[in-house]
Amino acid sequence: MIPTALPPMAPLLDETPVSNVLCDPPTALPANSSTSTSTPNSSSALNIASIVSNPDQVSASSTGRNGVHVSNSSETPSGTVVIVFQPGQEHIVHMVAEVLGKPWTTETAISTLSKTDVVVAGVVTDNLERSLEGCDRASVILVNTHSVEDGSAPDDALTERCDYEFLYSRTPFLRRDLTRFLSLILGQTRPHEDLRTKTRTNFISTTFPDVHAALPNLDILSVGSDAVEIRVDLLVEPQCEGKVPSLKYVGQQLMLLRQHTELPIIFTTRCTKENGKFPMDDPSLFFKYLRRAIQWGVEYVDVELWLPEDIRQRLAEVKGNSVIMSAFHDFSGTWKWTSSDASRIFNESAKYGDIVKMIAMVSTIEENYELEYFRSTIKSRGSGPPLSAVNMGQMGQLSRALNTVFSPITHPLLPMIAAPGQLTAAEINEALHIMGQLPKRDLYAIGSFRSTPQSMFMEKCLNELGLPHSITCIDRGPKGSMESILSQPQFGGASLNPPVATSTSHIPSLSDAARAIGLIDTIAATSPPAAGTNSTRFIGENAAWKGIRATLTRDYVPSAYKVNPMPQPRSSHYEVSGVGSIYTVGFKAYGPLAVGLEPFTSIQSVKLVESPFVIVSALPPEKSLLVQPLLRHYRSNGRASPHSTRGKVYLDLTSGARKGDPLGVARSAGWTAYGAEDVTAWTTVETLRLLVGQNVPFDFVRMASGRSLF
Ligand SMILES: O=C1C[C@@](O)(C(=O)O)C[C@@H](O)[C@@H]1O
Repeated sequence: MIPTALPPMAPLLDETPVSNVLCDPPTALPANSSTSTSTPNSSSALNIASIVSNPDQVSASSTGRNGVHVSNSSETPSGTVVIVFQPGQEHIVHMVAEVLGKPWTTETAISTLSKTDVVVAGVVTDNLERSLEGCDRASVILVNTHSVEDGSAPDDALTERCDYEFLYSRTPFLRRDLTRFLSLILGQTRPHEDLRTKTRTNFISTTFPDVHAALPNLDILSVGSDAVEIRVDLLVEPQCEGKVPSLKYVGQQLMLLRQHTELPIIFTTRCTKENGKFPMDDPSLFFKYLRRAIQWGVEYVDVELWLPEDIRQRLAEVKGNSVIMSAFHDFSGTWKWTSSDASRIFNESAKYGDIVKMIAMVSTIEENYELEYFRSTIKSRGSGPPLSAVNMGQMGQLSRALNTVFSPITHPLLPMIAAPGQLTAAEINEALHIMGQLPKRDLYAIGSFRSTPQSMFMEKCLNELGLPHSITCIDRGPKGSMESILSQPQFGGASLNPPVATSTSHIPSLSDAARAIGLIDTIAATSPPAAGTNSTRFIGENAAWKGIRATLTRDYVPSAYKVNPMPQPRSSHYEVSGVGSIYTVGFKAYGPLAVGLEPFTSIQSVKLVESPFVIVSALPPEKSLLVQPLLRHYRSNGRASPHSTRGKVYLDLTSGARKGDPLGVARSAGWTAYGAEDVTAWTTVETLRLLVGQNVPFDFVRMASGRSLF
């Protein structure tokens, strides 16, 4: 995953000026040389531009491995993103522009902006009407921003005029939350696309009256969850007990939750008849809250089926990139999966729902079999939205284990269960194992001694999740030894550290990402073994690219990494955020995926670069400080806002004890800096997902790994 063969560079003191640091090392090559100075393995894993874009869509063309086709789903947003800001809050416009890697302006009437230049335009709240005069509304995305720090709420009427609303407070999480919000509303990340490919998905139904109470345990609570549900109807606003929490309170609670979890959020306003607290006398109340959730950029909104059709239809029309979960609950205990009503309800739900949730209270075990039959009939249709269906009550617990689509789960640390019969992720896995649906598998961490702490951590996760699998850590032996492990009857998958080249592996099947990158770091099962046989099929995967992508897209949206130069600014009101190329230190990429990656090898190569968007260093630990002068060199260009550098993102892939403090230097010089620890933690998240199909949140991995890697 991390380059190991690096061009030698003269050891220099930290304070050495950049002109001395990058004197051509003895074996360094001209920047445009096509000859590689690093191993094939190391370099090809690091096409940051395509990694951020989405290497899932990087596939080998029919012409062979060199004809790699990279399709980019992270389209640069078209149109103008108009940020409506409160007087004195202009910094939020700068931040949006930074996150998007776009130029920005504040003084132009929107209608005069060119239709082709993509910019961020800041408009102060009072000027919105005037700024919009004569403007083609379809070509702008209006975002009302509001700082909640002083306890104020945004002007409702203003938000109604806008497409979205972003609430914020100046915390260390602001930038990250903004990135997540923008990535979703602009369709640059589509969490649901990712989740729908998983064989099983769970969501944790939180039941806190106040999200603050959830924060200390949120990481551990969400182990095994793919999404977090906020039960808005269960929130209790101080001094307003017994009343529907205000939009102001709900907005702040949601902001808080989103700042503390990377998981997608499900926004639920459960009505009184369906075990919730939202009153049913005025359906427009639901519209108001659910519409606002869409404006807040929530990933999933739960829309109850009893709501009048025009409300459900209108929500579907304005859903943007949010996903609608249609919800039907029956608590009567007399409703039947075998009745014609079941199909009718599914069909009605499918009209506007991207996912159909159907839940009934039962009192006999047979009703679970009836549900399974209904599930199979829906599946056999082959098209339409996926069905998430469970039975409530103790007798319904079997169905909670058998449901595979967004199973609601609970956790002992929650104040109460959200519905009768809810199970934890571990209980569901244990039940599946007992029923023979989740056979024990022998997993391996194959490679160097470095994999040991990671495999110990994985073992803890297996225990926490109630999974029956074992994990064994073994050194990579002589040639052929891996094949003998793969042929073990109970072999259930492996993580490989360091990874192996696809050309030398004996794994017949490869994922697109592994093929394009040329490395396998995970061997994952694609199908469970048939009873009594070892017919599991395996696929060579690459988890590291997702680790790199997740790291890099925490503070910048994917399209910010596009290597294409930005359009030139048209007036002096613009500041260019300077999206530029990606530069490497300590290694040189080569091969079909190296497009857009340039190495810094000499002082000449530094002189040619005005604003590197990303610098990736993979210097060996004892030389890690050599990058520091370079990071200082690209500090501020004098024109940018105080926190801006001429370079934006610094990724330090040096593993082990670094000499100097390149990350500290980078941060104090204004870079957004990430270390190998971040990439490793995200890669572990992805590895667990590939090996055991379960989600362990990043923050949990980082927390468990402490300061060291694990
Ligand atoms: O719809 C559901 C499912 C649920 O009712 C359950 O039965 O687990 C729990 C609710 O919080 C959630 O919104």
